[in-house]
Amino acid sequence: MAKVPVIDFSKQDLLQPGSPEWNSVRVQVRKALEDYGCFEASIDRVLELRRAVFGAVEELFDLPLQTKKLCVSENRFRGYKEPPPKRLLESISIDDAHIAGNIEQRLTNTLWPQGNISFSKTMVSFTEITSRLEKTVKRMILESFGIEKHVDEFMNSTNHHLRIMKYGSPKTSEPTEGVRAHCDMNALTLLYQNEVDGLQIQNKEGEWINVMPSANSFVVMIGESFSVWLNGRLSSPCHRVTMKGNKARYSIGLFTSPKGGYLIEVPKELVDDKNPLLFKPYDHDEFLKFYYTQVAQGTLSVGLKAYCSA
Ligand SMILES: O=C(O)CCC(=O)C(=O)O
Ligand SMILES: [Fe+2]
Repeated sequence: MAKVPVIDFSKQDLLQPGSPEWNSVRVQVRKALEDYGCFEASIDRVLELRRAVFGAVEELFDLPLQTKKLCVSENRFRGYKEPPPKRLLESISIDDAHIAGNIEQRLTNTLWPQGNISFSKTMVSFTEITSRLEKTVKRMILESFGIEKHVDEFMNSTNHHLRIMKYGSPKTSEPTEGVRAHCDMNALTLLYQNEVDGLQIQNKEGEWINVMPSANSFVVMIGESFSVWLNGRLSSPCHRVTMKGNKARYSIGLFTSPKGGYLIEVPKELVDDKNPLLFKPYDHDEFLKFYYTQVAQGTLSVGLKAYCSA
């Protein structure tokens, strides 16, 4: 049975760019992304937070619906999303979760006007570990293509969208759709889940592989906008969530995407005679507007790669 590769980032604090340990992890990251577009990143330090994190997440979803609905955002894709009829997924999300104060201002203060210090502290610590992993992985990917000089620009033009998700238990042993098959359109996705599995990714042979991350592991997936920026060098994996049984699944995703107003342009180092330019420069927010207009009109046919195909 195929299994998504596991890469040990536990020595993350000691991993210094240029060290032999760093280079060895970098080789594993590149290989896993070439083979699967995704991997499991284990970080022991997250274990210290695990109980508190899922305690906080359960506490959040156990709030009355009216309270959760207070979490709104100017961006219609953020804030609280109720599960649509007959569907399992409800979620709550904010932008720029890595910026100090945003978790407290945008989540805690809305949901618990009287305050909830332990919720803020737990989620801030969790987001710190996650965004650190995100930076490490992105730097490794860029280095592996010899384009590390673009690291700062790439990191500075990134939004960190934190989404906390609950899949209600389907109360049946029949596989039930949690999220339908899709590729993430953002740059990089990092997921951390409770003990209820359900994520599946499709490998190059078209087989669905169950992703069953250990308690100390994040699932890291490359998104389509990163693949476009890399001139198609790595591909985003198709994935879905299928649920069965009597337990709720909780997962927390850090989705990094290019900020609006920033032009995604394939670095010229990745274009040569053997690798012609595949994608034109594009603005990710403009693409999303176009994409969701198609969704609203029921005419979805053009995804990111077709949209910016050169
Ligand atoms: O809950 C998960 O593990 C995956 C969710 C997902 O694929 C998404 O939100 O894009
Ligand atoms: Fe996804």
